[in-house]
Amino acid sequence: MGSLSTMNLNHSPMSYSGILPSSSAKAKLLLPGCFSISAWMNNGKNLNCQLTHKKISKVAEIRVATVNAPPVHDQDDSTENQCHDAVNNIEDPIEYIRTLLRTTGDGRISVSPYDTAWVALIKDLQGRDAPEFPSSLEWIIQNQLADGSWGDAKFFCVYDRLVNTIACVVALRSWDVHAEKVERGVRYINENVEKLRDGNEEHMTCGFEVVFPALLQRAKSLGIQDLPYDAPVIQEIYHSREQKSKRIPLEMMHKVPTSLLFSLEGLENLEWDKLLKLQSADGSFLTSPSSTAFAFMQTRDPKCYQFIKNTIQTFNGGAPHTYPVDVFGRLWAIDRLQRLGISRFFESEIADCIAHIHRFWTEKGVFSGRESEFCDIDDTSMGVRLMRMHGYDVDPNVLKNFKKDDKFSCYGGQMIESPSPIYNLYRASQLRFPGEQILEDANKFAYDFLQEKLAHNQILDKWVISKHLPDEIKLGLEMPWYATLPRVEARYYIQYYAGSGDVWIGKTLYRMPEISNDTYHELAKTDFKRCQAQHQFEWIYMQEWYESCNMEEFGISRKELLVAYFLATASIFELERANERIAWAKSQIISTIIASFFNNQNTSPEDKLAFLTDFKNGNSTNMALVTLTQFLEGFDRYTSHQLKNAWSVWLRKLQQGEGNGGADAELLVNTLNICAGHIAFREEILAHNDYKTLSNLTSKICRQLSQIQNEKELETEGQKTSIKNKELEEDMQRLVKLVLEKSRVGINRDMKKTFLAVVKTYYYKAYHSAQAIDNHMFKVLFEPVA
Ligand SMILES: CC(C)=CCC/C(C)=C/CC/C(C)=C/CC/C(C)=C/COP(=O)(O)OP(=O)(O)O
Repeated sequence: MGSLSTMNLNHSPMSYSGILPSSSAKAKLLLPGCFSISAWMNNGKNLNCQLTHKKISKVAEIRVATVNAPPVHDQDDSTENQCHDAVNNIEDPIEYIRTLLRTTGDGRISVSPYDTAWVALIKDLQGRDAPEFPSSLEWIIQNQLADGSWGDAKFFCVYDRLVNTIACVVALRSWDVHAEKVERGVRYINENVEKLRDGNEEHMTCGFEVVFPALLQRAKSLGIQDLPYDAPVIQEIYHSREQKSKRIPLEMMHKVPTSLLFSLEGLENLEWDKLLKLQSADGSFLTSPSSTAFAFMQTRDPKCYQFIKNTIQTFNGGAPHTYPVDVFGRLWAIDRLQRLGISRFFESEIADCIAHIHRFWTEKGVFSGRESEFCDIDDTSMGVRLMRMHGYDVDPNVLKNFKKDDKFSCYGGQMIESPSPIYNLYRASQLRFPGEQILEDANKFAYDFLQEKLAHNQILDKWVISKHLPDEIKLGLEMPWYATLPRVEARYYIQYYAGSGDVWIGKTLYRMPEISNDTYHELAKTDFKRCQAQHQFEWIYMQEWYESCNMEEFGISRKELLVAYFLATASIFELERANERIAWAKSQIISTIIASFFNNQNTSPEDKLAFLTDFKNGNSTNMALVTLTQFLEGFDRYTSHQLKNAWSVWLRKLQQGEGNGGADAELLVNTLNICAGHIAFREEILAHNDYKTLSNLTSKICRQLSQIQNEKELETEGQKTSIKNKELEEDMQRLVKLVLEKSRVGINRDMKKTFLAVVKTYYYKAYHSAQAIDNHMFKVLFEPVA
């Protein structure tokens, strides 16, 4: 796909700047203070621009200078990943992100001073009194913060600072170097240890209660004076450590992979012959450099050594808290790019990332690093959802591994169940195919769990510090996947995504450039603004069309037009797809007008027959027919011919009393597939069995949804936000399965996706309150993106 930056405004008959004020200026102009529907419905009414459908298409071809700003790479933090420089000098954001994804390898992650310190403790293998990995010691020496601590420079978390600092102090003291750095580190610990009392328990770094006391013991045995060995707050940590050992007894941890493999350096009485059987294929203990460094000191195992050596070579002496992060990095990168509405620029990179996940998928699920026997619900749920979304055959029963009785858990023996993994489980549960009980159970559990967390304001997360995570979860619960339209999702997610502001929690705080990246955010904002400007421009055109066709006389309000245009745009938003978007909105309106003519008690059977005959013969006697004919004439001859056939089929159904609710959805799907060129010279596809199955199912679902919507509109409150209809639910599952499963010969994926896109708009209308829809319309079409 060409970069958006290939702009050629000079060749265009009109430019944004000539016709439209910037989207933000205009929104301000029309929406002083608060928004009002009538204000934006009249948006552009006084602008004297006679635009035609063709001109609109022309404008859509223009690649607007979306992305001129250089990407935002904030690389000067000492703990940032210092090894991946493939992307550092790339100016174009799309190119930057493509390269980032193509060169992900084992995943980008920041360095952990704590893990680096453990590596620095390893003694020279030849027996000299020196570190085996001097570059790790050097890394520590170079990366002390101004206040004497080690840790994340931009975000203060007491657990992170204390655990990093004690480890670095111990490492420096072990080699008797940089006494003044040791002294400043010790002072820092003393001055800050009491802050543990105010630390959020949820943000406690992994295994803190196990590894911090162990390091204090080491410090003591090295003769470091003046550490708060006996402070009451430290005694409390010893207490939590005991609790943990009760949850995962030593006997169990020696037998099966548990989360304690991540913190071996904090444990005593270990039986290494047993533990070595739980070592990962890459030589690590649960991808943890510190745990593996400790294991090496105890066992001299060559595979441990190789893992450590490879890791610090990659990070120039440093070690991250976990490595590799190839699964985690890829899955979350795809998720972010999709939700930000920019995944279309990276389709082939995303396909490669998904293929990578598929390659390492196991019947136990996956972990953040490949080939781990220990798996977690977070990575596994994200994998189930994204692989399914991309047509892979994935069995959701893998989630049974995380279920005990009625409860799901991120992994066995966990202390606190945190919202974000369960939210990912919830998201996966919504892509359910018929009969998948596990996803029904997951959906119920996750929904209740998250509601409960929100209700009690317990939304701090154990794995990530992300300002808008509660908003994200709240929105996710309010807006099920069936009722989520792509542009609505992107508009909210752009608001919630924090870019590099998200801080991840592991054994120490860490950063993930493939997931939390300001360039993603900048590209998403610029792209959204450009699309929005184009949409506003098209909205002006739609209103011109409304007036020139005297829509008001047909009983169509401007608001109805806006809703139709919004539903189209929220589903098909790309600049270059203006044709499909406008065809969607227009055909919705025209079919409503014609249906109301056919359903009018005053319309006789003869009138209906005459309408059909006139349509067939190209006589435009009826005004509605004139509008339809004009619409069809707006396309090239071949497309127009195909569209005419599709409309004939629908008109016949209408004449037979079957044209409402469901059949108009079928007409819409056919119209879109024809306009997108999916049917070009392959008209037999419309008669293909699979296409017919999808069409019939779509009609049935949309008929039911239209009924639900009508009932909702009749309610005085009109606030209903749930759809409880078992048959409809099952039909939706069947449709999702037919659409998402890999295509058989004949029907391509894009064509199938049109069915789902249309059905989702019917679901959306039936599900959301009028007020919510107004709100979304404003956000998608008119609210400036900050
Ligand atoms: C949510 C999980 C486990 C994976 C998703 C991807 C992430 C965020 C990974 C980063 C953290 C990581 C590699 C954790 C693995 C080891 C682990 C499960 C540690 C458990 O930490 P504890 O502090 O022992 O937690 P509990 O005491 O609550 O069990």
